[in-house]
Amino acid sequence: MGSEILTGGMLIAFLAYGDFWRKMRRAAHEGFNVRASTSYQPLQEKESALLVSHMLQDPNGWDDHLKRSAASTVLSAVYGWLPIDSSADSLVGRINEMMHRVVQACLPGAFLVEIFPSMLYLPDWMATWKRKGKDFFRKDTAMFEELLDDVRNKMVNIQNSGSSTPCFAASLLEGEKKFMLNNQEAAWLAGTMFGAGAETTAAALSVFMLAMTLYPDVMHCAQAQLDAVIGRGRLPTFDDRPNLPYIEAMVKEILRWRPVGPVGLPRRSMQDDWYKGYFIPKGTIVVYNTWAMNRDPKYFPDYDEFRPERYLDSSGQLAEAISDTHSLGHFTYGTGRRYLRPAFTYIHIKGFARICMGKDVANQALFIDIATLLWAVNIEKARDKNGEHIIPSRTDCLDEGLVVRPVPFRCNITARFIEVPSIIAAVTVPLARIDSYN
Ligand code: HEM
Repeated sequence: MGSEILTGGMLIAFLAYGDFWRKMRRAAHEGFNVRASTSYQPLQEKESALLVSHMLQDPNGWDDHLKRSAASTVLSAVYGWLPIDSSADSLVGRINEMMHRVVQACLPGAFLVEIFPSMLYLPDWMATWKRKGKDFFRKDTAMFEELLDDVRNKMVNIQNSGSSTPCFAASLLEGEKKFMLNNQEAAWLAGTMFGAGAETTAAALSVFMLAMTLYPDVMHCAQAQLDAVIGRGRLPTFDDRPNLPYIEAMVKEILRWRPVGPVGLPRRSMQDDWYKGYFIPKGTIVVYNTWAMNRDPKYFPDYDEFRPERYLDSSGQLAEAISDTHSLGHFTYGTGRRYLRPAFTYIHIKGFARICMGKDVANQALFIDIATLLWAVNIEKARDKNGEHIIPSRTDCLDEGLVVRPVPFRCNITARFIEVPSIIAAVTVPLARIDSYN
């Protein structure tokens, strides 16, 4: 239902290995590989300042600000949009709804067709679920195609005016021949990048807020490094990244400590296999346990503590990551094929696992948002009416389908020094209200 009907075989994460997946992956890689991701850094810097500005104006709405900021950054990277002014933007809502619909459809027991695949061939008039699913696919396709057309029209105007807005959708259109994707495929790929990137990044940032509230010493360590490297006269930038290993370690620890996807995407084995005496017949659905792998005591002693230092060497620099983690030091972006090769007897089970295509742009967003927030504000436990600290739960979480995030909690957010508001105001342009997509 999720892969073939609701998304018409167009959602890259659901595609089986094969030529079509490779075509999609190649096009996505071109726009989001580690080098291409650097072109989104200027907009990520601007968005991080805007995030601080919103946090200072309305500290109680911090969770909404995180959602707006993450959605806005991914929309700009994918479609070249100007910042959106609310996480309730109608387009964001519609794409998120689409993702939730698909995730719900994939839950075991949601649709009988998963148990009886031959139901897929029932004629539409006999299967309401199929008709409705196809209708959603038509509407979502129209939405994504309209977004792509919008970029196409802008590109024509840009050719006339001589200015340019780099974005993933524009690179897809420019590379139409090279990528060999038709209009519908390109439209779905761009739309999926937004769907896969916005809520995941916002959820990881809410884990950061929880960690700062529970671990003030970590926050002070990060702020000491920010003060030493940047001082108090300007905001952090990506040029500071090599000199801020503690912030880099925090990004890793946030993703390891509370993975926003505690289990990975279910995958199907491509051939019979054996693993540690267990027989895995071809076609078995296998789900990798990110939560457990990120808490393997062999690699992560005191795994339940939030301790960025575990990623640093004795001189405070980033230590070499444990092997088989794509230099990440955790499995929250997926395992990739490499990790599972040594674990399985035969590599033909490689159809099993993949890795996130947006990990570099997501790591960049987390880095700059965390650096800018901690440079500018303190995040502390709120107090109740008796002046006692309110301690948020370490474990309560909300399962939102695509992501699992901490339950909403109160915290105090205050500027660290008097000049913060004026420095932020100098770099944040007033929000350009864009027309919402209807
Ligand atoms: C903190 C943020 C993020 C997390 C934790 C995350 C996590 C993941 C995970 C676990 C997968 C599944 C890997 C597998 O198949 O086993 C995945 C796939 C994917 N992610 Fe992300 N992601 C994040 C941000 C992003 C962003 C910002 C984008 C794009 C702009 C993105 C695009 C994708 C795509 C396209 C796939 C499908 C890859 C494929 O099937 O080949 N993700 N991500």
